Parts: sequence; structure tokens; C-alpha cells
Amino acid sequence: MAVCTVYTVQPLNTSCSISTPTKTHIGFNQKQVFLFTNGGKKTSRGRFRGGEITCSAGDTIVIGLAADSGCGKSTFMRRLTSVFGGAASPPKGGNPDSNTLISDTTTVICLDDYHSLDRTGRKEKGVTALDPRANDFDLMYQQVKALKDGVAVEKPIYNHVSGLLDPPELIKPPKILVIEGLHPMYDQRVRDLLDFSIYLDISNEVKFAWKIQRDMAERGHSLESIKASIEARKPDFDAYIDPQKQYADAVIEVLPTRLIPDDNEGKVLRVKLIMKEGVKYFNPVYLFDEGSSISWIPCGRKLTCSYPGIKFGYGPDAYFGHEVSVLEMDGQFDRLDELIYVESHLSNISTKFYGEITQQILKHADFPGSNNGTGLFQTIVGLKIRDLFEQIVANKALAPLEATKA
Ligand SMILES: Nc1ncnc2c1ncn2[C@@H]1O[C@H](COP(=O)(O)OP(=O)(O)OP(=O)(O)O)[C@@H](O)[C@H]1O
Ligand SMILES: O=C(CO)[C@H](O)[C@H](O)COP(=O)(O)O
Repeated sequence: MAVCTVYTVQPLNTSCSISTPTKTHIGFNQKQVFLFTNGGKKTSRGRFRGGEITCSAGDTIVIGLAADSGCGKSTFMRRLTSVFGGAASPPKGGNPDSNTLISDTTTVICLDDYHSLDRTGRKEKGVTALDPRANDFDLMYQQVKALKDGVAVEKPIYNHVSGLLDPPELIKPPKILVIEGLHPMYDQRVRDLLDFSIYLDISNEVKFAWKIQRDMAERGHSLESIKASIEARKPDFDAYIDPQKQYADAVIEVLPTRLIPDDNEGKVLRVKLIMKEGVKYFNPVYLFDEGSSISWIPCGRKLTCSYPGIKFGYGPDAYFGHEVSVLEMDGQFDRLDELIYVESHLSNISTKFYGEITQQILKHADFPGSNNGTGLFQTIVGLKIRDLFEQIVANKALAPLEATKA
């Protein structure tokens, strides 16, 4: 009796479907496998003890987060991990300069690890890290695909301290893989692997203000060197990074406030959450009335607002030819606990209990942006990703039942 390809599930508590020429058959949870004849008949079942069995359809969902350097990716990742109830840390006992962060549910890999040229190599060739020629998209694709299919990979490490490529580290397939960095949506093959994608779109004025805050105040760089570094990156940023936002399912756009005329301090922010319509497992958040256009100044009896106040906006729009819903917040909260008032007027936020957004923000009050739309919208996107993940898992669990009915 010939046995056809055998598949199993690598992570526990996941399921896996198997296709034979005659029928789709279903794998099993908890490291158990079925063997199938090439006619599609089940022959035996037992515990998986390792070997050559691989999974035909992995259960890892892949999230892409694109942004320029210094635009809040790490902060966003910390908020996302917290929504899943854990803290992330680098692989235990591994390279201390690893860029990877692992928690119970999520593994965040930094796409800088796919730089094909190290710092000296880029200098010699006169290319920046943003240039596709300095990155290995074939390897990025192969490894993200392998992880999505449930197969562990030996991923390279780009060492930001030495500027060199270090020996690789082992990455096992997680429940949720986040690929963050400069190019998660640049290569179509990688883009097609994404279950959801986000772009952090920080306007030049705000990027400059944040860079000054971090690199001048915290790292001792001069104003001139910060300006020069931003200018040097700009052509490649415009050519290779910025265009990725057209592919994103959600964009968080950060702009200077309109509440203070000619403001150039970059402290008060106007933040837009642009949500694509029609994305599977993603229902955009809305304010008051889905599909209407709303302008709301919540400052009154329930919300303390000092100058320049707070203004919300919501409504339908178009973004790179796609239908989108846009939620906007201009200004900042005086008291974070009063955010509950705003939260209670938002719908489709995918919280598990009343006040979950406010609780998350209060928990991380010290993270940058907790008092404005960046913190609020990053938290909301985190909740939407949790919801998307839970829907995908629930759907996969139903698939075997559906298949047996067929
Ligand atoms: N929402 C925010 N509001 C104000 N400042 C912020 C915000 N997010 C980030 N920043 C500023 O930008 C800096 C970089 O943030 P973060 O480390 O999250 O970015 P990053 O994209 O991960 O950076 P890198 O890629 O360089 O490691 C922070 O130290 C802070 O000064
Ligand atoms: O744009 C970047 C992404 O974080 C970095 O500039 C790039 O990874 C190169 O890093 P380094 O300056 O440490 O050599």
C-alpha cells in the first residue's frame, strides 16, 4: 500500500489541511498525524515523533509593519505584544545584539537582518540600507514563507552595534510572526504572504522633531548631523519606502497639529488612522455612525482639555484608489483615564471588555505618544490584529468540520 505525502502540525493546538488528488483531508491537533494512502484513504494515526514530516499549510499568521527608522516601530511592537498579554524579549542565550523579540504568541523579526551588505559594504558601493540592492529579498521571501508554512529557519542577524552580519539564529514558527522594518511590502512575493499590513507614515516635520528628541537629547548627535542624515536618506526613502503605504491595510499617519497656527514644535500631533475597506477579517473602527462624516470636539464636561484642545474626525475617503475609513485625532489628552469617554464612543474596536483601550494606555503611560492619537491608534491596531488572529484560528478550526461534511 503506497502512502502519499504525510503532513503534520509543528506548533501545538493547531490544525492542518492535506490535499490529495481526490480529496482534501484534514491533519490533526496536538502533534498527532494521520497517514493517507495515495487514494486518499486514512490508514493510521499516531503521535508525531519527529522525522521528515512537514506541514503543508502552516498556522503562523504574518503581519507586516513598515516604517522608516526612528518612526515608532519598537513602541508599536511593545503595545502590540502587551495586547496579547505578554512582554517580548530577545531569544534566550542567543546573540545579545539580536534584533528579534519573542513572546508567548508573537515573534517580531527585524528586516534589517536581511541586509545583504554590511555597513562597510554599503559605504564601498555607495548605497544606503534603504536601497533594495543592499537587501536580500530572495532569502527574506524564502524564510518568511518557511515560517508561515510551519518550518523553522536559520535567520541572519544584522548587528547594529558592529555594522556586521553575525552568524544566524534559529527562529521557530510562532502563532503570529511580525516582520518589521524598511521593506515588508516592497517585494511582491513577501507582500503576498502578509495576512495584514501596517505602514507608519510620519511626516517629515514630525520625523525631524522625533529625531532631534532621540538623537540629540539622548544620543548626543548634533543638529547638523541629524539634518544631514535625514537629507541623505530622503531620496531612497521616497523611492523605496514611502510607496509601500499604498499596499497597507492600515496606515497611521502622523502630522503636525492644525489646532495651533503655524506650529513647528511637533509636540502636538494630528494623527490619522486610515483603514482599508474590504480586508478579510478586518472591520474598520468607526465613530458614532458607520459610514457618516463626523467632526467631534469632545472637550466639555467629561473630558478635560487644556489649550489647544482635542478634535476628532471620522469618515469615508479614498487612498491610492482604495475605499477607506479614516479616523482622526488632533490634540492630546490631559488625563489619560478620561480616554474612556472617547473609547466609549468608538465602535468595532475589538476589545474584550469595556475600557480595554484605556487600560492598555494607562498601563504604558510612559511609552511615547500615550497622550495622543499615536498611542490610541497603535493600541486599536493591536486589538484589531488580535481579533484578526482569533478569527483566522477559529476559521481553521472549523475547516476540518466543513471538509468532513463535504
Ligand atoms: N508616538 C510618539 N510620540 C512621540 N515621540 C515618539 C513616538 N514614537 C516614537 N517617538 C520618538 O521616536 C523615537 C524612536 O521610536 P522607536 O524606537 O519606537 O522607533 P523605531 O522605528 O523602532 O526606531 P529604530 O528603527 O531606529 O530602532 C523614540 O525614542 C521617541 O523619541
Ligand atoms: O534604516 C535602518 C533601519 O533600522 C538602518 O539605518 C539600517 O539598518 C542600517 O543600520 P546601521 O546604521 O546600524 O548600520
